[in-house]
Amino acid sequence: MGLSTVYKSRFWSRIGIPRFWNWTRIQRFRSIPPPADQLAAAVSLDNDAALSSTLKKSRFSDRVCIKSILSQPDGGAGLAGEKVRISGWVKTGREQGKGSFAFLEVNDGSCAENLQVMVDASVSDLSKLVATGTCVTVYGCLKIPPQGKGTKKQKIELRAEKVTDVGTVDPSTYPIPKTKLSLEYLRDYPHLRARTTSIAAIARIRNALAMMIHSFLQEEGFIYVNTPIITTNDCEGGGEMFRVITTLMKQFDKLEKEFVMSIEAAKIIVKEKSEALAKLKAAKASKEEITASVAELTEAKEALAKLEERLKLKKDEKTDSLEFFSRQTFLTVSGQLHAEAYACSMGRVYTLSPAFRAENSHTSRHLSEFWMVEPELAFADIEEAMNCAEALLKFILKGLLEKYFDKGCIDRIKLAASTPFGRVTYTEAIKLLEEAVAQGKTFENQVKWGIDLASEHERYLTEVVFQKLLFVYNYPKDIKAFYMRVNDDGKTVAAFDLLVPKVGELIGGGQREERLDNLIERMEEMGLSIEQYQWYIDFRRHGTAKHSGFGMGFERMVLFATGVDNIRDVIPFPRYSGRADL
Ligand SMILES: NC(=O)C[C@H](N)C(=O)O
Repeated sequence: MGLSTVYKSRFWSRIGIPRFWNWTRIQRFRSIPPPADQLAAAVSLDNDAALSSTLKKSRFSDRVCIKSILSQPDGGAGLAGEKVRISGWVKTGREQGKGSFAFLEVNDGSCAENLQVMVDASVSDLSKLVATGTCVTVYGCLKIPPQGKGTKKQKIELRAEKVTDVGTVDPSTYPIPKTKLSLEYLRDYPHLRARTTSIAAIARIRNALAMMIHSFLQEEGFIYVNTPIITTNDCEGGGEMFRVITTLMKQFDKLEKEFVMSIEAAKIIVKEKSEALAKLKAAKASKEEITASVAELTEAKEALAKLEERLKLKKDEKTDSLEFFSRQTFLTVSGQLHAEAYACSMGRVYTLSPAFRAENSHTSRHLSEFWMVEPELAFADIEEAMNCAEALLKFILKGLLEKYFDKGCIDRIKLAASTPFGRVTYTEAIKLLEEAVAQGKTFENQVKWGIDLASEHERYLTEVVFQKLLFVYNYPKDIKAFYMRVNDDGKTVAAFDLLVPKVGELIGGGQREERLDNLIERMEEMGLSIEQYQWYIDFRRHGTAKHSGFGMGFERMVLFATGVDNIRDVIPFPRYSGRADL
C-alpha cells in the first residue's frame, strides 16, 4: 500500500489520528506527514530550555522534571549515578521476570517522552503500579540500562529505591486506556484527555504559539493591554452576543425563596379546601354548605394564581432592579474597540483575550468561547496592518520549524513560512471565481460582487488558484462592520481577511474609520446608537489618528500549526452550542 493510498483510505482516522488535509486536492501540500507524526516531532523538541549536561534544578522544588533528564544532549546518559526524585503518571507498565520486577513508562507532563523506571518487587507492590494512569513518586538512581532487550531508545533509566504517593487506577473504569483513542472520543473527557500524547502535544504547541506571539509583538514595541470581557458594545454589529445577567444572585435567591414558600403554603390551602369540598359532597351536605365551600376553594385558587403571577413579574422586575451595572451588558465579541482607544494613546498595543460569539454553528471551525490576538497599530494603513499580520505569522511559523518541527518534514509550514502571502482585492477575487464558474466550476453559493465569500469560495481561492496563504482586501462596505474605513470609491472599505488553506479565515482586520464625520455618517446609516458609542467617537474628536489592526483567531492558528481537524480539540475545555458541561 503506497503512502497516498494510506491517506486516502482514511487509515489514520480509523486508528484514531485525525485526518489532515484533503490529500487528493491539495497538490502542493502532498508531502505532509499525518498530524501524529507532526505532533510527535513537535513534542519531542518542545524543549526551549537551554540544554546543559547537568540537571536543571528548580528554584522551588527538589523534584526533577523528566524533561531535564531526557533533553540532555546525550539523552541523559551522562547523568548515570545521580539520585533523583521524579513524579508522574504511568503511561504503560509491565511486570516481568514472573513478577519479580516491573518496567514503568512514566510521564510527568514536562515533555512528551516517558522515563523508563525499573521497580523491583522488593521495593513496592508491583500490581498497584502497572495500570495506565497510576500516579507515582519514585526515588531512585539513574542508571544506563543494559543494552539489548527491553531498553528501546532509552539512554537512561531510573532504578527505583522507594515508590510513594501511589494514586491507583481501576483499569475497568479509567476512560483513558493505553489503546489509541479518537479525538472525538476524548472530547467526552476534557478533564482527563491531557493525559494522552496528542492532547498534551496540542497544549504544548498552544503554549509555544502564545509565547511566540508575545515575543514578536513585544519585540516590535507593542504593549500588551487587557480589554474588558463584560461590555456594552457589539463590536461586530452581528448581534451574536451573550447577554450577561448581572443580577445579584444572593439577593435574587432570597426573594425567590420567600415567594416559593408562600406559593407552597397557598397550594396546601387549595388542597385542603378541595378535600373539604369533596367531603361535604360525599356527606351530601346542604346546598349552602357546598356553595360556601366552593367559594372558599375558588378564593384559595385565585390567591395561588396571584402569587404565581407576582413571582413571575417579580422575577423580571428583580432581574432589572438588581441589574448590577444599571444597563444591559454582554460578553465581548472582540476587544478591538477598546484596543483602538489604547492604540490611539500608546501607539502599538495588542490583546490576547477570550472572545464570545453566540453563533449557533456546529462546525469544526467555530467555538462559542475562543481566544483572539488583536494587535492595533496607530499611524498604520491597511497595507502596514497586512504586513504586520504576515510578519507575525511568518515569525510564528519559523519559530515552529526551528524549535518544534525540525525533526518532521513539515512542508506545509515551510512553504507558508517562506512564500510571500498572496494579495488580491475582493473585486479581483470575485472575477477569478466568476471565471471559474464560466469554465464549468460549480459552487453551492452564488458568485457575484457584493456577496460575503463562502468557505467554498475561500477554499477554491487558496487551495486551487493561489495555493498559498492569501489576503483578500477592500471588501464591499455593506458586508463589513461600521468601523472599517470607507475607500475613495465609496463602495468598498479597507478591510482584509487572511485565508488559509483548510483552516479558512485565520485573520480579519483593516484600517479603521478615523474621520469623525464619515464615522458618524456610517453609524447613522447602519442604525447604530451614536449615544452609546460616544466614547469610541471621542478619540476621533480629540486628536484623531490613522490606525489599523487585526484579529487572529488563536485556536485557528493552533489548527494550522498542528494540522488537527476540529477546533474543539485544540482548546482545553471547549464551549459550543449545547456544550459547556464542566
Ligand atoms: N481586531 C480585529 O480586527 C478583529 C475583528 N474585530 C474581528 O473580530 O474579526
